[in-house]
Amino acid sequence: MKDFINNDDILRALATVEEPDLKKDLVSLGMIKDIVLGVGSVKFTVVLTTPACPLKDLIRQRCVDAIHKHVSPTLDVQVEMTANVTSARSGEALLPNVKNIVAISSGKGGVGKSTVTSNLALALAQTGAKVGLIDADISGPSIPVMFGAENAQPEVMQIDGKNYLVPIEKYGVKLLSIGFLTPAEQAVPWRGPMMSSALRQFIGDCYWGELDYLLIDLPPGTSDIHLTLVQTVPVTGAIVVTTPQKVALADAQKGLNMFRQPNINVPILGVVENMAYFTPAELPNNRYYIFGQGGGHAFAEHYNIPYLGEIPLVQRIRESGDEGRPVALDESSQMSAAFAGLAQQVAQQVALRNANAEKTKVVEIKA
Ligand SMILES: Nc1ncnc2c1ncn2[C@@H]1O[C@H](COP(=O)(O)OP(=O)(O)OP(=O)(O)O)[C@@H](O)[C@H]1O
Repeated sequence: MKDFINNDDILRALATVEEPDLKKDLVSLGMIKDIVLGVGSVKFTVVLTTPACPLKDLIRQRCVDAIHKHVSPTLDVQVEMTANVTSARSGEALLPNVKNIVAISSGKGGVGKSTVTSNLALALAQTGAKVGLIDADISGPSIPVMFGAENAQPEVMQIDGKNYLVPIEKYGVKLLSIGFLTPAEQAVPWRGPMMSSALRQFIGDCYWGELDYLLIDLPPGTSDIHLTLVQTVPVTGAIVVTTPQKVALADAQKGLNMFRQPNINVPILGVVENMAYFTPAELPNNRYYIFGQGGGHAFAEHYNIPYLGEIPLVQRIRESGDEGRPVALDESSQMSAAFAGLAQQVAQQVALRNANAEKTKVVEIKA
């Protein structure tokens, strides 16, 4: 052991610790900050790529072990963990302060896409991330009800003489939905171009401020809205929500193929299996695979995409959506844990995608 320890000794030790996902060492990834040496102690900060990092505790322990091994076994090591969500965007005119735009899609209607999106948004926000959610299901918006914000009315704000809509903020998530702008009882017949123009306004004429993740709840299937989204902003990645049964998976495949078309080319962050099994409230350990078992895993494997997690079919999930207080807000339930796990997986895939894949470009489709 050296008599005198300096910052370089600490950095050399930490350079032996690999970020398990990114497969590079913490020092060359620029993740180590603010080293403070004291008498018999060292303090430093590890800046993670997301506050939802599932490997937080593992990384912390490896840092402590590395310093004990390479610097001194008796040094008191204090590791502070913070996060700075990464982005593959820069210098774009639209949504310049939004780090990641994540599209949530489903092949079939009614598979629980909006339920998953709402709970995912809340679970990400609970980790400390700044989260926004656009309800792009213009002809069937369900986000206002799920967030208990049916009567909310976005305000208008002027910046440099231009009017911007200000998203509603509920449970720590910024929200925008056509449901805030048209009365629920008013049936609006939307034509494709009107829906596309509404989505463009939600993106371009709204004041979103700084966000780590902006989730876009797309309509089911493939539509004009999907094309408008990818033609308006570069999408970080897409998530596909499906149920395990064959018909849902067949439709999910179509959605996947749309994002994978060479001229669209949006990275797929993974698949979420909703209603993976039924669990009755009185028998919480029982699982009934009423829509079949293993479909989501097989789908992920076949298309070589990450399996982000499974959400059970539970009455409480439906009730909490109808009550306007999604289940992710419940304290320590099996369901809120499922969504917290999903948020970790999504954040991890976004970080991996930003580290490894090229920037997504705005799609130009020639008529
Ligand atoms: N895991 C679940 N457990 C219980 N109920 C669920 C679950 N997921 C979704 N639901 C319920 O199923 C119904 C449909 O869900 P949701 O509206 O989220 O689906 P969707 O795929 O967004 O629908 P759409 O195709 O209309 O956009 C809702 O009543 C919702 O509460």
